Amino acid sequence: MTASFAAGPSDPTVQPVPASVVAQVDAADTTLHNPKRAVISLGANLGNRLETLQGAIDALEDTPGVRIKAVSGVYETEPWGVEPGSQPAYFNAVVVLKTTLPPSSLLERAHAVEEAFHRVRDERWGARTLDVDIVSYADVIDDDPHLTLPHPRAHERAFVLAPWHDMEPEAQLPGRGAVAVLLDAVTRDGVTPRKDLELHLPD
Ligand SMILES: Nc1ncnc2c1ncn2[C@@H]1O[C@H](COP(=O)(O)OP(=O)(O)OP(=O)(O)O)[C@@H](O)[C@H]1O
Ligand SMILES: Nc1nc2c(c(=O)[nH]1)N=C(CO)CN2
Repeated sequence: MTASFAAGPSDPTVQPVPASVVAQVDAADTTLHNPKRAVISLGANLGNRLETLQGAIDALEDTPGVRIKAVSGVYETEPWGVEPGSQPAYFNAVVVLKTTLPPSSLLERAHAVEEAFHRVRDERWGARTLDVDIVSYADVIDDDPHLTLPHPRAHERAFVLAPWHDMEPEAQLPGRGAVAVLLDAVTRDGVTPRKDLELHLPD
């Protein structure tokens, strides 16, 4: 017995796929075959800061659709945006990854990783076990407050620019220019490389 599963082009039971759905599927397919590059900033100033940063890198790598490509050195940094001496020093690092996730899903994953490390959200710029920010995603520029790209304060933060520059001296922050020039402007004050410490790419 031969069964036919293929609907002919004029089969009246087959509904046409709306153009908007075709566009969405095409866009997802393009991303899947063309992973995007994103730069992520990691910070911690409570608990075991180094272990937490490494744990965050490993958790990001464990995300389907995410591959970590490069990890910066570790920097000990003065808390930015708060009264001097009011918080412990941070450890900061930057990672470059390739991802097939759209920006909104990458942000969701960043928040899940923060929560896994017991990040508490109370006051703005409060001390935290872990902060995971999306510094940039491909060349996207978007002022949506839920996910602003590039990160709205990355260009004025030496704790982001110094690790990124030392890992990728030619790096560019979309819409803002060369990271080297931005770093010259903010200076490396309060940002100390911890050459005795190391983060590594996940195994
Ligand atoms: N590029 C981005 N990366 C991460 N979060 C972002 C970004 N753009 C906007 N947000 C939004 O900012 C909100 C607050 O983020 P978060 O609690 O990490 O702020 P913060 O670390 O205290 O301060 P800052 O935003 O200055 O780094 C997030 O819930 C998120 O929706
Ligand atoms: N040094 C330093 N200061 C900060 C940091 C950080 O990661 N490092 N994160 C903040 C909120 O994102 C606020 N201030």
